[in-house]
Amino acid sequence: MEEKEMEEGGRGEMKVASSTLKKCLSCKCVSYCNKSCQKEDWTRCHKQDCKALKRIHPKVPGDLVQLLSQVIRKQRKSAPCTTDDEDYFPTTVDQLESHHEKLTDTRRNEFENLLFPLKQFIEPDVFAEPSSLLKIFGAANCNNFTLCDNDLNFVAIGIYLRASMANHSCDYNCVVVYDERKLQLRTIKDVKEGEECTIGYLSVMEPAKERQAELEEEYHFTCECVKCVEEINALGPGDGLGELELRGLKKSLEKMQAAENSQDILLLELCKPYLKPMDLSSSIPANHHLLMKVRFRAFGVYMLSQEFDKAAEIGKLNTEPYRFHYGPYSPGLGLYLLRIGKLLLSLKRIPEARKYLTEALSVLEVTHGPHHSLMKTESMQELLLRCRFPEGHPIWLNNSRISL
Ligand SMILES: C[S@@+](CC[C@H](N)C(=O)[O-])C[C@H]1O[C@@H](n2cnc3c(N)ncnc32)[C@H](O)[C@@H]1O
Repeated sequence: MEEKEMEEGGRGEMKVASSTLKKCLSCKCVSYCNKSCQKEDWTRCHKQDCKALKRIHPKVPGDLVQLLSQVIRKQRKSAPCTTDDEDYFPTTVDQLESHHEKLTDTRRNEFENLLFPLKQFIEPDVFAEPSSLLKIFGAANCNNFTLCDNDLNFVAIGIYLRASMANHSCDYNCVVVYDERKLQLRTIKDVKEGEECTIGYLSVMEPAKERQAELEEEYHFTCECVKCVEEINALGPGDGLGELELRGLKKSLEKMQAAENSQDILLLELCKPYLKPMDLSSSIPANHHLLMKVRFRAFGVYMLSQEFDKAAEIGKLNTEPYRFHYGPYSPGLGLYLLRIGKLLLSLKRIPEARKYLTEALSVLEVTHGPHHSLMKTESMQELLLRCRFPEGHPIWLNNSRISL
């Protein structure tokens, strides 16, 4: 597989949402992983955000208000572009697709509700007129990226001008991965010269009709990709869902969501009918996303109640629908295989652990690439070595001997 990548970093407008790390001593609102990260953010945007956060203290503006205010401030400062990329890549957010004239009533209400906090947060001379604000709001809605950490936990929302050019396909050939604040667009399939690079804007495990409805509502287009066409053609009379299976699943999910204590044994009782292998050829793909929600919940319950062997069994089952819907190379699959592999390793189920870790690493080498910080951590280097050599082979890492 030819591997190409596009990196974009340091230029995205971004609002870091939550962190347990060191707080800015002045506003006590924004946290940083280290001093250099804090210093960089100070010149990039926090110098002004900090003043505004102190001014409105104890209120803290939401993610979108902070993101929009950064965009608006930057918009005012941005100089005309002088590079050769000018014709191809947008250089400011107002050049992005915004669909602001087509916003749904819900989105328009959301915009109206943002105006007051936005006005409080932004300096009066910078506050844009409402018409251009609506355009920026529309652009932020259909061009934002959800930044995640190496475990796929939510970190922030951000706008990356170049990556915003990528269109959607449910049968995409590229994925987006983050290395701290840097965004990488990486190919996961062979892409021929001149072929369009596409990404997935949403979870492709959701049924085609639901995906299409969400894409219409949020991005204002009808998805006509092969995956949508094939799935919709495969649906029988009615909506194609197995009614009984679906009713049972939905009921269980509702009860599970209502249960406050996720360790509650009741949850496991509810999950039990769904913890057997899925026959992917005959079970109904349109129900897989519900099944997976139930099973992920069960995995979490077993982990919390320290029933690790049972958690590992469900984890192993869960990798199949991942592959079925996302194909052999997806960041989610790679990270999930890694998690299951590490769990098996801690249970000393060595041959299985090697199998899962080896597959995890081969997926992550494509989705994240060998230069990603995740692949360079000491624990990953150790796993790479362990998988590369036969069982029992002596291995040395940083002057200490390890073996599997
Ligand atoms: C993040 S932008 C992508 C770049 C955009 N095409 C442009 O040239 O600025 C998202 C917008 O692109 C369009 N788009 C993305 N994927 C599409 C697709 N598969 N079919 C039609 N339009 C699509 C929609 O208008 C959507 O709101």
